[in-house]
Amino acid sequence: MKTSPYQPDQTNLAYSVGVTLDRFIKLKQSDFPFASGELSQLLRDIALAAKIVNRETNRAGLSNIGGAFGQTNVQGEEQQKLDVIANIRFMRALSKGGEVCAIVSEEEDEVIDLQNNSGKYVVAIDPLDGSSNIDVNISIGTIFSIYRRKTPVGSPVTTEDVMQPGNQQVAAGYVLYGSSTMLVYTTGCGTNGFTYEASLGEFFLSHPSIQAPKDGLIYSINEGLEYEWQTGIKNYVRACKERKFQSRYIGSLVADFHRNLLKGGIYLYPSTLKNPNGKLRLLYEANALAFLIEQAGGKASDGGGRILDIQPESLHQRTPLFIGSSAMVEEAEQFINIPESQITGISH
Ligand SMILES: O=P(O)(O)OC[C@H]1O[C@](O)(COP(=O)(O)O)[C@@H](O)[C@@H]1O
Ligand SMILES: [Mg+2]
Ligand SMILES: [Mg+2]
Repeated sequence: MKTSPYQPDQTNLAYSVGVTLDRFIKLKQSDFPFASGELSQLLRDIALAAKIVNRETNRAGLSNIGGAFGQTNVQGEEQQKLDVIANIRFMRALSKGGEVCAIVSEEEDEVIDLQNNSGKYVVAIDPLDGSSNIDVNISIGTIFSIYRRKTPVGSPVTTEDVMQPGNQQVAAGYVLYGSSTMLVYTTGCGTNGFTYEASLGEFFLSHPSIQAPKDGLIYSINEGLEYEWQTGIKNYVRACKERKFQSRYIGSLVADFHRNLLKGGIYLYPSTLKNPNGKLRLLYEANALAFLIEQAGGKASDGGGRILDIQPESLHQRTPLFIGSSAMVEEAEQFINIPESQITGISH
């Protein structure tokens, strides 16, 4: 009897390209014997909010949702209207679902305590990443990290629940609103990518078990800040140029990360005079991408050590970030850690 060519791979149904996100979440839940379905539902809530934000980003140019909102956030950055809209959409989805007890958002000064003591999870979120690219139709994103609370369910949320190192994440991901819209996430069993089919309103598995190439030829850094870099960074970028690596920088972390995840490469945002601790935020940018890249075989460092082992001290703390193909991050770390006294060559 001839087997149907359309029969998905029974041995690994979850990984058959074309599986819907919903079905994938259901199938993967069986990987966690004690799973109660709350994390699965939380991932679905995030996917739903992503669909709504996707619709808003797609028509940003048509409606009056482009441009500045007229307020600054706790980082002192001017909020874009879409930053605020995305924040509201994700806040609603996360609070309605009932699984979340507290939220940390780039657009909120303080922790949002949902007074939902039955909520098991804490979410840290960058509702709209790449804000400087919103009005010019360049890819932007959303980044999220999920932790299980440390204090017992039913008790008030404490700092201990919110200030957890990245190695405590139970899930993390991003949405990329680009030429196509994708959701890429991990629950600690590999990194998988789903592409949104708007006409069907569904995310479909398109990139199962993503593996970041061990090495690459792409480096992503804002070279306009070169004069603010330490010598080790200058020397690393110089070495990339000498080897004719390609310089690619979109200015949206999610988009730069996604390209390098698939093609091989390194994204660098070092400390600068303006941002001595780097620009990117540990809790809702660096930790999520570090979990994803490690689950795909890559690396994420602050120049001195593993991003995921950093103990957070403040909600919006920043960190230098070197992330991507493992061999490239290791090499960048070597350049960064050569004591200035031993460095000869480049000086400006
Ligand atoms: O303009 P710069 O200094 O190169 O910074 C660009 C970086 O800042 C960010 O826009 C910061 O994120 P937000 O847009 O969420 O604030 C990253 O997406 C991007 O990689
Ligand atoms: Mg961001
Ligand atoms: Mg943002």
